Order: sequence, then C-alpha cells, then structure tokens
Amino acid sequence: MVWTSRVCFRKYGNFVDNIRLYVRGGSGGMGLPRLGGLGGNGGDVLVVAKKDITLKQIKDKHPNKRFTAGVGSNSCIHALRGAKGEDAQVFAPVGISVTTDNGRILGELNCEGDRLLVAKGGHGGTLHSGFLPSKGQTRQIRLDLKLIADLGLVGFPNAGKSSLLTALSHAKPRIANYPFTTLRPEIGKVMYDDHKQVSVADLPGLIEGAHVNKGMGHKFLKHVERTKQLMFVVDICGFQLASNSPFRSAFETVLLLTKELELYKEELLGKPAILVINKMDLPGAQSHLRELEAHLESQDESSQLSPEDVIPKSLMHFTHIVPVSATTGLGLPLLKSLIRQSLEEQDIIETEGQRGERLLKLRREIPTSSVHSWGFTQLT
Ligand SMILES: Nc1nc2c(ncn2[C@@H]2O[C@H](COP(=O)(O)OP(=O)(O)OP(=O)(O)O)[C@@H](O)[C@H]2O)c(=O)[nH]1
Ligand SMILES: [Mg+2]
Repeated sequence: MVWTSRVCFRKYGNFVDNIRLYVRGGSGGMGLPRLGGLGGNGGDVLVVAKKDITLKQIKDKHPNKRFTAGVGSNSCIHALRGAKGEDAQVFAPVGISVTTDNGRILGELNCEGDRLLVAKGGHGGTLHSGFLPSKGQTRQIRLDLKLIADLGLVGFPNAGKSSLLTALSHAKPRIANYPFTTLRPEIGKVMYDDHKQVSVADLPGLIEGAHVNKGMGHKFLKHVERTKQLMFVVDICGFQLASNSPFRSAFETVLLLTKELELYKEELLGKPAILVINKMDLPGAQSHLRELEAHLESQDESSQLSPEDVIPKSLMHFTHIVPVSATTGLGLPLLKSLIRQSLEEQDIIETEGQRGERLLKLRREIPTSSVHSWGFTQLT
C-alpha cells in the first residue's frame, strides 16, 4: 500500500541537520577601586551534548537562536569579589561538529555530556584593567549534525531499510507501511559473535527527482558521504509512490537510486556497495528475482531498454547481491557476514594503498643523485 499526504511531506522537509546560532559570553562586573574589589567574570556559553535532543528542538525552543550568558556581579562592600555570571548551556544532540561562521572547527561533541566552550565571558574589573570589566566574546556558530557509519542504507521509501536495520541490529527505528516513515538519519550497530561492531546509518527514503528537491531532496545524502560503503535496499516487487506516479520495477529502482546519487555527487558511485533485494517472502518474488538478476547481468543493455528518465550516466557495480526478507529472516545471516567481509576487504585494500603511497613518497623524497653516490660507494 502506498500512503502519502501533505503532512508527511511537510514533516519530511522539516528535518534540521544544521543550525546557526548567535552566542555571547556575559560581560564582567565592575571592580571596586576604593577597596581593591574584583568584579566577577562574565558567564560562558557552552554547547553540551545530550541524548534525545534534536537541532529542530533547539530551533523551536529558541526561535531567535541567541544564547547570552549572565554578566558578572560588580564588586561591592558586602562582596568584594563579585560573583561569576551564569553560564548559558546550549543542549545539542550527540554527534555534532561546531564551527565558526567562516568554517573554523571549534570542536566535536561525540559522547553524551561532552561540553564545548563557544563564547567566553568577559573579565571582571581588576587593578590591571583599572577596575573596568571587559565584554564577553561574541560569535556566530554553526552546529552540524554528522553521522559517521560504516554502512549507509540507501533506498526508496518503504523498501524495508528500517526493518532490515532492526533485523540486523538492536536499533528500533520506526517501521510502517507508508513512505517516509524515517524522517531523520539514525544509526544502528550490527554485532558479531566476536564482539566486532559495524555501524549502519538508516536514512530517509530517496525518491525520484530528489535532486530537484522532491521529498526531502538530497540534503540527508551528506551522511552517506561519510560512510565507508553503501547498501542499496530495493523492494523486489518494485515501487510506486502514489497512484498517479509511475510504477518502477526493482531494476528501475536500482537505476533510479544510482541516478539520484550521481546527481547529488558522482564520486559516491565509486564507493563499494552491496545490493540487498528485500521482501523475498512475498508471492511472485522468485520470478521477479530471476528477471532482476537477468537485468543486472547485462546492466548496460538492460538500462538502455529502460525508460529514458531512469537511466543514470554511469552504473553502480555491486560487490554482492543478496536476496533477503527482513520479515522472515531469510538471507540475513549471509548478508551479515558479507557486510563484514566487504568492509574487511576494503580495509585491506586501503591499508595496502596507503602503504604503496608512503613507499612512493619515500622514493620521491630520496633524490636520485644520492642513490647513485650510495651505489658508487658500495662498489668501491
Ligand atoms: N513482506 C515483507 N514486508 C516487509 C519486509 N521488510 C519490510 N516490510 C514492510 O514494509 C513496510 C516498510 O518498511 P520500513 O522498514 O518502514 O521501510 P523503509 O525503507 O524504512 O521506509 P522509509 O523509512 O519510509 O524510507 C513495513 O510495513 C514493513 O513491515 C519484508 O522483508 N517482507
Ligand atoms: Mg525507514
């Protein structure tokens, strides 16, 4: 069943994964020259990582997006040392990077409770400053939610990405029989018997025309830029967003996903990818599978026979093609081991590549003349 509504699209478009804030540290308090009293320092502004917080909540709760810390108290006869101003805390989700407006990285918050000072309070008045206080630091900062996962799930809505993640890991994403159930990227961990973990990012469904901002557009695809590998998930029975939109077969959905990735960033097609063919428990799945396999074997020719609007410029080459059923568990143990194998193979290739590069660099750094003279010395 395909269900879609305006509400659904509105929610989908509302997902916030970066936000710009104005932060200002509090000013210091006045010193008391007569008695040598020290003004209190201004409060600081800190970003604190907290679970279950979203950037959208920050936006809704603080529509003007300004955070100002308290001013330090003036020194007075009763309290010669003025109290420090109150700190302002910005509670933000775990996994954000904080940058200044011009892109300088201030830090990252990767664990719950991590704190980052983003605007320092001014100094209270002291003898050195003629008992005059200074102002707090003022800046614009940007909080950017980043997901770093080994694998990114890419698929049309309703293909069963979240179901697959649930079946493979302990994650509990929302699953429902309508498109756009997943509205924001989420990470699950696939655990192996030897305690090895592989992180998988469940992403919102991608739809045809995402590059012209249909659905949620391409904005969440930045998360797959940071994953090591991709996992395409397709429904063996194909996909149709609404009754008035074209029906796409499983093979066409593979082409369309490739095309949307290509339109977002061509380099993404260079990432190793696994193709997961889901819902193999449905009636007629076996015959659809045979058809899909035949198309995949001759991707070049088959794609040329497909409707023109689904054909990408380049084709995706999958390291493994695995038919599964997230519901019955069919093919999942094999998929789990192939995921690991594929990541390990990539690690080996990358390590060898890095070693090769280092060797090449070393060779370039040793001038040829010194090699000759060394050779000469050896000979004499
Ligand atoms: N028969 C069958 N149904 C499945 C299978 N996997 C998922 N489903 C159903 O397909 C529907 C969509 O599943 P989801 O996991 O929410 O799909 P999704 O790809 O995460 O969807 P979005 O988050 O909207 O992109 C749900 O009703 C699931 O129960 C499967 O292997 N077989
Ligand atoms: Mg989902």
